[in-house]
This record gives sequence, C-alpha cells and structure tokens, in this order.
Amino acid sequence: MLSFPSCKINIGLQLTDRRADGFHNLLSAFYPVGWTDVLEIIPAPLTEQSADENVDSDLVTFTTSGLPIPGDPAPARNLCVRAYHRLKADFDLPPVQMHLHKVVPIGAGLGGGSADAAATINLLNVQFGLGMTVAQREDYARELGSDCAFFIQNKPQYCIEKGDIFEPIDLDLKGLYILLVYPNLAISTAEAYAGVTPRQPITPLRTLLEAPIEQWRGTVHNDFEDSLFPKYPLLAEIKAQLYDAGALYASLSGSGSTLYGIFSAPPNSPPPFSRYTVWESKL
Ligand SMILES: C[C@](O)(CO)[C@H](O)COP(=O)(O)OP(=O)(O)OC[C@H]1O[C@@H](n2ccc(N)nc2=O)[C@H](O)[C@@H]1O
Ligand SMILES: Nc1ncnc2c1ncn2[C@@H]1O[C@H](COP(=O)(O)OP(=O)(O)OP(=O)(O)O)[C@@H](O)[C@H]1O
Repeated sequence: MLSFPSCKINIGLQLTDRRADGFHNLLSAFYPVGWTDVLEIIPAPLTEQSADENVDSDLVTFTTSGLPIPGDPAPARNLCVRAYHRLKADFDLPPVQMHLHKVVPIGAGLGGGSADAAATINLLNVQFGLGMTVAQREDYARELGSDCAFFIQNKPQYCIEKGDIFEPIDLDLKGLYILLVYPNLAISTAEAYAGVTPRQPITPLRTLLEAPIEQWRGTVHNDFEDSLFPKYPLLAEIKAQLYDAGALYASLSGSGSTLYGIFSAPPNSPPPFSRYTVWESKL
C-alpha cells in the first residue's frame, strides 16, 4: 500500500514553561501542508528461512530514495522502521518491505520525519487489519516523537503540552496560498530549544488566532524566532522578504529553518527565493 506523508507548519508557537522531564510545554496551531514524501509498505515475499516460525527473520527490508537522510543512516533507526517494531511488539505483524521516497526537507521545522512515522502506523493498521482507534494510533505515535501524533489525523489542531495533546480549533485557511522557503540551513530541534527562555504568554495563542489573519502580524509569534534570528539573520531577512512579496502573514515554522508566507493570491515564487528550496500551493 502507498501513503503520502505530508508536513506541517506551526501558526504561532508559545513556549510557556520547562517540564520536569526536560521537555517544554507549548501552545501552537499545527496546520497540515500538502508537500509530501511517498511511503510504500508491502508484505515481504516469504523465503524458506522466514517461513520457519522459529527463525527471527529480518522483519523489515527498508530502502529509501530522494533526499538523503542525515544522522544515523542505519535503517533500524529510521522512524518508519521504529514505528513498525513498536507495533510488532503488540501485534502479529508479518515481515514487510518498506520504501520511503524522501521529498520534504529534513530537520526543517516541517515535521517530515514525524509524518513518516505516523503514516507507517496508519498504513500498517489498515494493511493488516489491526483495528486500532485514532486514540490508540496517536498514543503509539507519541512514543516516537512530540510531532508524530498530530499526523495520525493530519488536520488543523491547537496543540498543547509537548505539542502532542490536541484541542479543536476553528482555523480554516482554504482558498489562501502558502509559500514555504527552506534556506537549506540545518537547525537541530534540541539546539533551537536550548536557546529559548520559556514564559507564560500575556495573551494565549488561541485568543490571538480568533482575529482575522490580516491582524496576526506582530501578535501571532513563534518564540523560536527570538533565539534563532540573532544567530541566523538570514531567517529574519527571508521573513521580511515574504512580507515585501505581499504575504498576509509570515513566520518561522517549528524550530526552523523553514519560513512560510500565507498569501491571498498565488505568490509565484518571487525572485529573492530562487536560490532556496521553495514549495507553494493553494491551501
Ligand atoms: C519544534 C516542534 O517541531 C514544534 O512542532 C516540536 O516541538 C519538536 O518535535 P520533535 O521534532 O518531534 O521533537 P522530539 O524528537 O520529540 O524531541 C527532540 C528534542 O526537542 C526538545 N523538545 C521537543 C519537544 C518539546 N515539546 N520540548 C522539547 O524540549 C527536547 O530536547 C527533545 O529531546
Ligand atoms: N523518515 C525520516 N525522515 C526524516 N528524518 C528521519 C526519518 N527517520 C529518522 N530521521 C532522523 O530524524 C532527524 C530529523 O528529525 P526531526 O524531527 O528533527 O525532523 P523533521 O521531523 O523532519 O522536522 P522537524 O524539524 O519539524 O522536527 C534526522 O536527522 C534523521 O536522522
């Protein structure tokens, strides 16, 4: 079976306090965006060896194409394979072949890897009739990363605590246009968090988002900008260029380095961004 794991942007991101477990509580609206990887999972052909139930055959044959995945290249460390093995611990899953075609920039504030993990859980659930509810799939996803659970339902959510607990929000950007600009700058999530000082917001993000999008500039804020823009002035420059290009609202997404602009008409990838990785579509 095939799946197209999408990515997300963060609309506002308030880091409110540091938790006892070393993570941070946050308030953020997660919004899905249609830039996707491609994930295929098929049952592995039975070999004589694996047909013998006493042989712990290699359960996952994992291959990738497209963007190289940095960090630990061992397939066993890929979030898709880790998702399979987490479910294998609780369900009778057969050996599978997985292929991941990587398109979404990695470590870019877009949750691409997290989306792949969630897509694996959803695919295995359907393909092998595991019968898991949405809540059960979200719980498995939470074990794989703070961004993963969002991608199980993959719809706009108001995210609280680690970013993995959801409240409904009426946030509809349909008909507008989004331009994502990835400046090919790798910023680790841990590095981004290390540079921020959490604080309780004067006005909770949910209240700020009740205003029309034309009023979000200057109020709906991603707190990571405070720590990353001084270190990487290019990010502030791109955000300003998005406004110069006519964006209704522009911001850093997640822990970066992707910036995005939301427009009332197709932005048509204006010149300042031609040297970067860009993606645009109607929402
Ligand atoms: C920045 C965001 O992308 C916003 O959507 C997420 O908070 C990050 O989610 P993620 O990449 O899935 O992060 P994880 O893989 O769970 O954690 C990576 C590291 O980020 C930090 N981290 C992550 C989430 C969170 N709420 N507080 C944190 O302090 C921790 O140092 C953690 O060790
Ligand atoms: N399927 C995958 N896709 C991307 N990264 C993966 C994947 N599986 C494991 N990883 C590892 O996770 C790291 C990226 O995870 P990370 O969560 O930082 O990025 P992301 O989910 O793509 O975006 P974000 O910056 O929003 O978190 C990479 O350095 C890579 O080593």
